[in-house]
Amino acid sequence: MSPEPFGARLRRAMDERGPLCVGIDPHASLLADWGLDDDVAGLERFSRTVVEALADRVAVLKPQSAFFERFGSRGVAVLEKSVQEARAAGALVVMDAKRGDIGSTMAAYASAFLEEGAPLFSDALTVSPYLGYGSLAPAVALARESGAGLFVLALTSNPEGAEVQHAVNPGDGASRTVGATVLAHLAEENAGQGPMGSFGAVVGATLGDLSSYDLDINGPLLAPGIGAQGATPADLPRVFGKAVRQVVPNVSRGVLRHGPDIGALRASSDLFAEQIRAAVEQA
Ligand SMILES: O=C(O)c1cc(=O)[nH]c(=O)n1[C@@H]1O[C@H](COP(=O)(O)O)[C@@H](O)[C@H]1O
Repeated sequence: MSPEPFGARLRRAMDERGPLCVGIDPHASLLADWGLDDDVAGLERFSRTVVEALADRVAVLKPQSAFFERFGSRGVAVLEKSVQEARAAGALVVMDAKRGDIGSTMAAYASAFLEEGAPLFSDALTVSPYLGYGSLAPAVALARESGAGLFVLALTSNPEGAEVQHAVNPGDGASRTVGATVLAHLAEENAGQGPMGSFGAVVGATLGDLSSYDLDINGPLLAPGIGAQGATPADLPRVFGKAVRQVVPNVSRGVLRHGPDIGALRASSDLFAEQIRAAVEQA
């Protein structure tokens, strides 16, 4: 039997648990704030604590690979364990590694994260289309086969993204921006998929009114930027309009700063979840 596609699994998790995604971002400064050493033991304790606090209540956990890679192979081993424990506890795991390369090398990145049985196998992976959307084809193909998903950087939350993503695509007869072209590709990938396709876009919650973009890609919209980067749950309807029901809002430092107390992490995550629910319902 073929595996249930990521989009269907994510839609169910969003409906059951609410759409919040919490990042596992073990910044050196957060390790210090939590009273942990900036070493592999501190990393492991941090990541374990987040998984224990939240994997049974949020739809998605999103480990940021760089913070684990910083410690070399032992850090990556902690990342492997965190992914497995989070999935076992019921969360979907989006690996935030933002991979992107030419097609043949992209295939190897895809098999590292999206091939069932790989040590870092995750429910979905963040990828960069800025070597050309078509360079992601091997990842799209493998995700379809393994029931995994992708989140493709379209309109990122950082101000520097605009010089690339707002540029008008010269090869596109529709004179769309590069970001809009990425969204159009994703809509094609997801065409006909129900209840929701598996190929999501990353669209920052910090970006203000996006009504000039067609966000209706029949897939999830991962929206980082809430909390530390200044966006709030109340901004979501204004930014995403009628696509707000497809949004998976991400909060990392905004929740993590409440650790290491498990109750405080849960309370913060629950509060964001409630504010998000209220904002989406109002839309
Ligand atoms: O792909 C991402 O997750 C991502 C894309 C983007 O446009 N902006 C963005 O902040 N992120 C990630 O989302 C997380 C945001 O963290 P906080 O700012 O602490 O909530 C970090 O792990 C970023 O790498």
